[in-house]
Amino acid sequence: MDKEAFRMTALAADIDLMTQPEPEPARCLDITDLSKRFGGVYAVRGVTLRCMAGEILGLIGPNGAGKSTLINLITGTLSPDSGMVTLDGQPMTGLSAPQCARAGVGRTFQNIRLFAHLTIRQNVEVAHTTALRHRAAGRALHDVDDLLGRMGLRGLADRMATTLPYGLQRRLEIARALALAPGYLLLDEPAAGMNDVESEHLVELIRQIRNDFGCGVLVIEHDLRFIRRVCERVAVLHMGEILTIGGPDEVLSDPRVIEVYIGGGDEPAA
Ligand SMILES: Nc1ncnc2c1ncn2[C@@H]1O[C@H](COP(=O)(O)OP(=O)(O)OP(=O)(O)O)[C@@H](O)[C@H]1O
Repeated sequence: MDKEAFRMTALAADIDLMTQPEPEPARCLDITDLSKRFGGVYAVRGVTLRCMAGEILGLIGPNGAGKSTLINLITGTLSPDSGMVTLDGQPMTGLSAPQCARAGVGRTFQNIRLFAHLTIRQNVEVAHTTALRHRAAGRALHDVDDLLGRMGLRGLADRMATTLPYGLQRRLEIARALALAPGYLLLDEPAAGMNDVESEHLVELIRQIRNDFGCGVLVIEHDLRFIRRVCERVAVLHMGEILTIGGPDEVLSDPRVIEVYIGGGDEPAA
């Protein structure tokens, strides 16, 4: 890590915990019999999964298992061929990606998608302004400074977003997603590219987000040690279908799970 990146990471480690609105009542994300085919191949097939209110749920599976397709179906980036998604009983299926975000399904991206021509603060302000305009009655919003402080980014707020080291860009994406006061937050490979210290901070941060914002968190991640540390339950996707779901120790020592990882040539379970 270069000197500047180190300085920014050190600044970011000093996470600021400001007192802000009371957490919302936690909300439940239900995925029912969801399927999506590309040509003749099912990327996601008959997936039913209840992401319980306020839980930290991991979604794992070897390369090509269907994880990104599933998250894209949940967030309106892709339309399913069949099945449905609801947030607290409210249908999300058929909504566009911006509509899903405004309705309470927040996300970050596997390949970071920040507004490159905006500062760190402006990246969060864009989402915050949208949230103010479309806010559902009673949904409390955290202000921009609070969100930046929580992510350890307040001292860096006027820098251009893409000048941040990779790990902090991932945190900025989380701040932007939180600005929309999500009922459920989907994190797509949040620890990718992070060193051990950064990913340890991220474990704490995700727990803090769940506690303070009252949202459930669905974490897609290849780093199984990270999944074991942060998740309360883990679902395994294999060839587009749910192979198993349960506590992290139980799932990561399941011979079927080890087999699909070894069979796919990926790392075996941590
Ligand atoms: N736009 C697309 N067009 C055609 N096939 C696709 C498309 N997107 C995904 N697929 C296929 O769907 C399957 C699931 O892919 P997906 O990217 O969802 O898996 P993944 O679990 O996210 O993989 P990775 O861990 O490598 O990101 C794969 O066979 C993939 O090739």
